[in-house]
Amino acid sequence: MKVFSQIESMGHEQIVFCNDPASGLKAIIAIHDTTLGPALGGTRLLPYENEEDALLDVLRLSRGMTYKAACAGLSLGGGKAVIIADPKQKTEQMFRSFGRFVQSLSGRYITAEDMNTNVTNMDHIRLETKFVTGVSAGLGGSGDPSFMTAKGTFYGMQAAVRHRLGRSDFHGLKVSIQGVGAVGKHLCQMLHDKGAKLYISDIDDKKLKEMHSLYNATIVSEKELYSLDLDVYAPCARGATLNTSNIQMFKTKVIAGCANNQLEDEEKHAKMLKDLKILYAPDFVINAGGLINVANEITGYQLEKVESEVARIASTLETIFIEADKLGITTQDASKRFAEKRIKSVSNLKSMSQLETSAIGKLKK
Ligand SMILES: NC(=O)C1=CN([C@@H]2O[C@H](COP(=O)(O)OP(=O)(O)OC[C@H]3O[C@@H](n4cnc5c(N)ncnc54)[C@H](O)[C@@H]3O)[C@@H](O)[C@H]2O)C=CC1
Ligand SMILES: O=C(O)CCC(=O)C(=O)O
Repeated sequence: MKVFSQIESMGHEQIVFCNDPASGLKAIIAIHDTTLGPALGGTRLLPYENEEDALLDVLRLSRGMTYKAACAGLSLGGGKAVIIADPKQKTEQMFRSFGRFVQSLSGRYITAEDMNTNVTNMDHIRLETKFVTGVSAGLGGSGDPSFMTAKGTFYGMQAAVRHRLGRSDFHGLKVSIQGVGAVGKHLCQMLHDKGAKLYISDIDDKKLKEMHSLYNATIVSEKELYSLDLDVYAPCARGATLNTSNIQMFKTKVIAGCANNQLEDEEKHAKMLKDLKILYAPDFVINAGGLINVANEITGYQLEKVESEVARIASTLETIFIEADKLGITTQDASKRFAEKRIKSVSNLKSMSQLETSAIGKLKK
């Protein structure tokens, strides 16, 4: 059976197909690895062209979450969910139905926001299950994690610029951003405040105009975005945008953005970037700010603690860049090794009772 061979080759523990004709819900929850703790990852809602695309997306995203939590030092595993729907047609009923499926997993999977899902949607899920984060402050949550994702991405970009360009400031640096949505817009502000010159692309003209008027960002086409002679490129939209057809076009020295699964083919495209001497900040390391934010919601949210954990993304990346240089491997490989080392060291403890020490124990109280 194709699904089993696919999940076996990627190392997943469990896939749940959710179908509820009454609400129109069609969703897939993927739990990749729970060695470090319950699987936490957001729910993405997209009108996928077909079920295979949705499955592949959730499999890749959930595996990324395992690495993300491990690199960020969190006691969490990797999971993610996708809802197959038109964003214009999402309803309370659909999210409440999804919440019931999440509840049926008894805390093995905890959800949050991702593309096209927001705090209101999480609040609807919360009506059916405790295993949801990124809910509104009124319900005891920390709200939208996008700002912290942008902050972590900014710190990570700073580390990459220091490592590759030998600079510790952004003044006059030319940075292009693909996608000025929930995360991208905050990143624009942070970079503009530090004196960077922005070049932006999006499929939403309204968002582009807003960034242009707020931060004097230059609007460019997708093709220009890849080929302009700039310092940094930040992919902040959908995945797989670094691929064979565009990598050769890049003149930037650094690629550092928040999008999940940026490399279409992890090994091949990481190697192409390395050969071109483009420093790539692996997505699951640099974009962990949102995960750190929602993970702290489970254990008792303290802004200061979140800020310091998010700031640590820069030093983690520095360690990874140095290790990659030392071993002559790609930064993608170096960060996977970093994550796998931690997962392996904890896997021997798996037989001990984790319930009281892990996040799931706290949520059950
Ligand atoms: N929101 C968060 O806290 C986190 C987000 N991410 C990832 O970051 C990426 C962006 O997330 P959000 O900002 O939350 O999503 P969003 O949906 O708010 O923003 C994405 C933006 O990209 C634009 N876009 C879509 N296709 C495009 C294309 N082909 N070219 C240019 N622009 C395009 C959209 O119009 C939108 O403005 C996603 O890959 C997401 O999985 C990762 C970690 C946390
Ligand atoms: O930021 C979030 O909403 C939770 C974490 C997540 O799903 C992600 O990092 O992709």
